[in-house]
This record gives sequence, C-alpha cells and structure tokens, in this order.
Amino acid sequence: MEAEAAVDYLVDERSKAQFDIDAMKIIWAGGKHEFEVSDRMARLVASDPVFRKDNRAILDRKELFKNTLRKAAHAWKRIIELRLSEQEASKLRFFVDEPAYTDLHWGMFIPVIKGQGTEEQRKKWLPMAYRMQIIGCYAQTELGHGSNVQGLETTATFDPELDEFVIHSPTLTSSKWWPGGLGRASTHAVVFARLITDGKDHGINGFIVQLRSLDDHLPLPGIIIGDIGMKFGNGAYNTMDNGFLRFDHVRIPRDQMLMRVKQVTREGKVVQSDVPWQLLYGTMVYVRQTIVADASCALSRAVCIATRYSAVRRQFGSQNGHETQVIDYRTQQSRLFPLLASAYAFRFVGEWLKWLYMDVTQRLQARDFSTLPEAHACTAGLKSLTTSVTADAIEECRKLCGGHGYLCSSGLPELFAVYVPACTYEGDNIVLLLQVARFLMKTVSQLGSGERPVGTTTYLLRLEHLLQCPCDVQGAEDWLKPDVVVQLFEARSARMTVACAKSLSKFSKPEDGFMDLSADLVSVATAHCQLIVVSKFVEKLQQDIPGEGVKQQLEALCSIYALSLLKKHLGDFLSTSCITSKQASLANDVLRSLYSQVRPNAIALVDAFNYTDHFLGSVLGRYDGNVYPKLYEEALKDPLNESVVPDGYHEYLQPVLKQRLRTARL
Ligand SMILES: CCCCCCCCCCCCCCCCCCCCC/C=C/C(=O)SCCNC(=O)CCNC(=O)[C@H](O)C(C)(C)COP(=O)(O)OP(=O)(O)OC[C@H]1O[C@@H](n2cnc3c(N)ncnc32)[C@H](O)[C@@H]1OP(=O)(O)O
Ligand SMILES: Cc1cc2nc3c(=O)[nH]c(=O)nc-3n(C[C@H](O)[C@H](O)[C@H](O)COP(=O)(O)OP(=O)(O)OC[C@H]3O[C@@H](n4cnc5c(N)ncnc54)[C@H](O)[C@@H]3O)c2cc1C
Repeated sequence: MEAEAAVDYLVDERSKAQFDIDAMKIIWAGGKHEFEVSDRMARLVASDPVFRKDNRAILDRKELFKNTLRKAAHAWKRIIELRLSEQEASKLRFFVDEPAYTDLHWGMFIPVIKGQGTEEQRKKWLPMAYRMQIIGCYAQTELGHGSNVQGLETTATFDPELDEFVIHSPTLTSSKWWPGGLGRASTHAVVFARLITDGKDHGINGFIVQLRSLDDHLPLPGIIIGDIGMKFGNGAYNTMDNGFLRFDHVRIPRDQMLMRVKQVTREGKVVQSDVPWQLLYGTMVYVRQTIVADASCALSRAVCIATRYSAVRRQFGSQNGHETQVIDYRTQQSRLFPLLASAYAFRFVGEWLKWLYMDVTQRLQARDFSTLPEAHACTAGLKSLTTSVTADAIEECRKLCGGHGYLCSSGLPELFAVYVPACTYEGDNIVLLLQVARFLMKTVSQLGSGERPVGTTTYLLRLEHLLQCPCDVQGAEDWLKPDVVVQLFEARSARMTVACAKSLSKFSKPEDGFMDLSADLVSVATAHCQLIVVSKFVEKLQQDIPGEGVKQQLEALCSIYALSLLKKHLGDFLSTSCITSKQASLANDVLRSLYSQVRPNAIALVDAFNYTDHFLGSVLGRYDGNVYPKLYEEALKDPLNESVVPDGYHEYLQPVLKQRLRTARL
C-alpha cells in the first residue's frame, strides 16, 4: 500500500511543474542533437546485460577487474559494430559508468601524443592507438613526486652512440606510482622523465615507452610493473588498475621522445622550439577541462537521488493525513536546492570552459600563445572549485537521505568513493588554486604597466570603481538583478585580490610571501572562480532560452546559486565592506522565497537530467519513487541472506551461545 502511494506521489509531484521539461532537457544536454545522442546511448547501455553494475560492491578485486575488462571489450565491440562517432562512443562510456583503463588510453595517452608529438610521431602512433592495437597510459606521477612535476626523478639519458634514450628509475621514490591503466592493461606509456644529454639536465619531457609484449602481454626486459593495490570503497575506483612501474636501464629509440616542445638531434643537441615550454603541461589542461564538465554530471546525479527521495520520504507532522514530505522542511530545502542550483551552474560553466579550451587550441595552432595563461588559470581553478564542491555535495546528499543514504543500494557511497579522488588527481585542488592566485597576483601587479587583463580578469580594469562601489541593494527585489549580483562578486574578488597583493608586497622575497599568505591566496582564488561561475550562469541567461517557464526556473536557480554562496562566504563580503548586514539579511529573505519558488518544480528539474534508473543505480532515486519495496528486494539479494543460518554459525556463533547458556545456568 505504502509503495503504491510513493509511486503516485512522484506522478503528482511531476504534475506540479511550471515549465516545459522537454525544453529543459535540451538545455541541460547542450542542444537537440546532444540530447538525442545522450538519450540513445543511455538506453543502449541500460538494455545490455553485459553493462549490469548492481553487483560491483560484492565482487572481489580480481572478479571486479576482469568484469571491467569484459565491459570494455564489449563496449569497444559495440562501438565498432554500430560505427559510433567519437561523441556517441564517449557518451556510451559515460553511461557504462565504470572507470577503466580505456579512460586513460583515450583521455590522456592519445591527447598527449596529439599535443606533444611531432607530425611524424602522430602519424606513426595515433592510428595504432585509435584502433586499440596498442593500449597506452599517462605515467607522470612518482612515489615521491606528484604535485611537483619539475621534481620528477626518472631519467631519460641520451646515448649518442646507439641513438637511443636509456630510461631509468634511480631511486625507490622515482618509481612511477598511480597511473591508471598501467597496473595490468597498458602495453605502452607516455613516461615523463628528466631529459639528460651530455651530462646536462634539460628538465622534464614525455617519452613513448613500450611496457609489455604485444604477443603475450609479459613485461619487456628491464620493466618491473604491477598494481598499487586496493583503493577507497568497494567497487568504486577499484575497477581501475592504477599501477607502479620501475625501469632498469630500458632503451628506446630517439624518435620516441615527444618532440613538439623540445627536440634532441642525432648528435645529442637539445633544441627548444618556439612553442611555450608549458605545452608540456597541456594534456593536464585538456583533462582538467573535461573534469569540470564531469562535475555537473556527478553532482546532478547525487542531487537527483536526494531530491526524489526527499519527495518520497515522510517524517513527523501532518500533510493531508500523512506525515510531512521531508522536502518540505526549510532546512532540507536550504541544503538541497543550492546543490541543485550548483549542478546547473557547473553545467553551464563547463560548457563555456569547453569553448575556451577549443579557442585556445585553435589559437595555439595559429601560433597565438597569448591566452594560454588564462586558459591554465581557468581550467585549474574551475577544476578545483567544481570537484571540491561536488565531493562535499555527494556526502551532503547522502546525509539528506538519512540512514538509507548509507546503504550501497542508495548509489551514494559508491558515487562518493569514485568521485573524491577528482579533488586530487589532475592536480591537487589546493595546489591548483595557488596557481590561480599566482596568475591573479601577476595580473594585478601588471595593471600599472599598461598590460591589459584579458577574459575572466577584465573586471580588474575597473579596479578603482570596484574597490569603493557600494552594493546597489535597497530592497529585497534588488537581489534578483543579475548586474547587481555580478558586480558584487567582482567587488569581493577585486578587494580580496588587492588586499593580498598589498600584503605580499611587504615581503622582500615574493616566495616567502607566497608561503606565508598561502591560505589567504587560496581564498582569493576561490572568490575569483566563484565569480566566473556566477557570471557564466548570468551570461547563459542572456541567450535565447526556448520553452515555457524554462528561463524563469533557470533565473531562480542562478539567484539561489549566487545568494547561497553569499550566505556561505558572508565573512568575505562583510569584511571587505561589499555589503551591509541589513543587505545580508535581505538576501536571506530572498533565498527563502526562491526555495518556495523552486519547491514545486524540484522533481521536474532533476527529471530534466534525463538519467535512466540503470545509470543512477539508486533505489532511493528511482524514477517511479517506488523506494520501499525495492529497498526490501535489494536487502534480500545480499549474499548474507542466501542462507537462513549464516556460514560460520557452527564454528563461531554456536560455541559462544552454548557458553552463554552454561554461564547463565551457573
Ligand atoms: C568500460 C567502458 C569502455 C569504453 C570504451 C571506449 C570509450 C571511448 C571514450 C573515451 C572517453 C574518455 C574519457 C576521458 C576522461 C579522462 C579521465 C581522466 C582520469 C584522471 C586520471 C588522473 C590522471 C592524473 O592525475 S595525471 C597527473 C596529474 N598531475 C598533476 O596535475 C600535477 C600538478 N602539478 C603541476 O601541474 C605543476 O607542477 C604546477 C603547475 C603545480 C607547478 O609547475 P612548475 O613548472 O613547477 O611551476 P610554476 O612556477 O608554478 O609554473 C611556471 C609557469 O608555468 C605556468 N603553468 C603551469 N602550469 C601550466 C599549464 N598547465 N599550462 C600553461 N601554463 C602553466 C605557471 O602559471 C607559471 O607561469 P608564470 O607565472 O607566467 O611563470
Ligand atoms: C585515483 C587517482 C588516479 C590517478 N591517475 C594518475 C595517472 O593516470 N597518471 C599520473 O601520472 N598520476 C595519476 N594520479 C596521481 C595524481 O595526479 C597525484 O596524486 C596528484 O597530482 C597529487 O599529487 P600528490 O599525490 O603528490 O600529492 P601531494 O602533493 O603530496 O599532496 C599532499 C598534500 O600536500 C599539499 N601540498 C602539496 N604541495 C603544496 C604546496 N605547494 N602548497 C601547499 N600545499 C601543498 C596538498 O594540498 C595535499 O594536502 C592519480 C591519483 C589518483 C588518486
């Protein structure tokens, strides 16, 4: 009976929506074509039994990994059979929803050869990689060195006699450690190592190294290789074979050094090309950009589960003869709706960042390197901001689902375990924010010298105004004006940046200042990145947004995103005198009324993500809201319930119970 009521309840919730949900689905997907591809690939995966994933938490590591190999092979077969485009294949991978060696092959190995190889090298290696005749990974991080790329120890010493490089791991700490796909699957790697010629160290460069035989997959001579072991959570990222790798004087031909940035001639002379050396870090810029797009997916998924369940779950009170839906509690709304708003905000900033990345790539091809520093700062900062928020948000969604959120069948524990390393890989989030702060400090310091800030830092041109402008909010409704909000975020960021720059200038050595003020610098970088997200959301709303009521919903979400940030970082806004406490209190009133506006649309706003039940993998987030019978069904499937009396009863339970009986008789 109760289950039936839950099913009806979500139908009822859906009928409350005040906007055109199909139009919103297209906005979320990024266009009609994108929606069609995504929808088709989601259904394809959901209907294929090989892509089943509900058993991941109970498979042991070996079974889990073998199952991932099977899925990857099957995915590849389907991609070939159905002649899927790159866009379709990557959507298919997304819905398969399982980290695999293929991610590193397609996501890093191929891009690093494309970005850092010469024309000749691309011609030689890419066709084999595209056909998956070789499988590659990205071997940069070492046991003793991750964040500090310039500190890597692996050496690539040129031997002019044989025209070869000798790749070697001189110490334990120089062992490659972490690369995904390395542990078991890869046949090749792009290895980052110190380039040594004629006894001189020329810094870091990438080298293509074959690791395993293409006949029997055995490691080649001089190569010691394996998996680094189990990681956080059951299932989760353990489908990936993160590996270790040591080299004992392994020889490779000279032409396997990636030579777009630096070349080594036959005589052993190092020639620096005219592209900036930072292109050696280019693959990380590419992946950071994809991670930002992915953040909105992970966040929207958690929010979808928590929102649907919050509409099904009832506790206390009385609503038409039932207990109150927990989604109607203001506290639940004030925790959930900012996350819903963040999911949309990250979706739009991810779209913009993709554009920025394409733009910088085209410019680089035309030898215009001017926007590279800004692209680095934006990708680093937004990767850091969106992954930190998303990781925290997944945990918050678990708590929003109460006790049932802690069950694996809620889908949230695994989502969290898979997602949290995003705060560390592709650059630790704090290290990346310090890069943004460095960029901001440099931008401010150059203002006097006539250097014009570009792109996302253009607001610093209005520094004088931003340092003293009062906030234009007189009444509550002013908080809904996008230009008022954007200017406020600009003023906060500008004031914090200038304050930090002033503090820095008091140090005789800038490095000492950066060390001492690093916590403040991180706050400055965060403020700047939040400004970018808010302004990209506002810019999105200035575009043509078709569909009845769609724009109004997005406007409400945009205001919730900005005002909930204001509430969270009130200390920043008040201490920089950007707003008064009266204005802060008005913002809080507006937030409450925005939550009321979103409440009837909440289920439809998460339906717009168009996630299948297969992809969500959550009993709590089921589309039909039929939570309780399914929770019961899932519990019965647990291996512990396979027998009525547990294994081990006779050895370990019965003796204890018998002993208790004897003690009781005494
Ligand atoms: C089962 C299904 C099967 C399906 C089959 C088929 C499917 C097909 C579809 C495929 C889908 C693909 C999916 C793809 C997803 C990809 C998944 C990825 C998973 C992630 C795995 C993780 C990988 C990694 O972690 S790799 C290692 C990453 N490591 C780091 O990030 C290290 C971080 N450290 C650094 O970047 C540097 O050390 C840094 C920047 C911190 C410091 O650098 P520095 O040189 O020592 O010092 P600095 O003085 O600060 O900088 C000098 C100068 O350079 C500028 N700079 C720095 N970085 C950059 C940059 N990147 N670009 C441009 N400029 C940069 C910096 O600003 C300074 O400038 P100036 O101030 O002007 O001097
Ligand atoms: C799941 C996963 C997959 C990965 N895949 C790959 C891969 O495919 N290929 C690859 O090469 N690598 C990979 N990595 C490695 C990853 O890139 C590194 O772990 C990451 O760059 C962080 O470096 P670290 O581990 O050295 O952290 P550390 O730098 O040792 O960080 C430790 C702590 O020190 C702090 N810290 C460090 N430097 C500073 C500083 N300058 N100022 C202030 N605080 C600082 C950090 O904030 C952090 O709190 C992977 C890692 C994980 C977890």
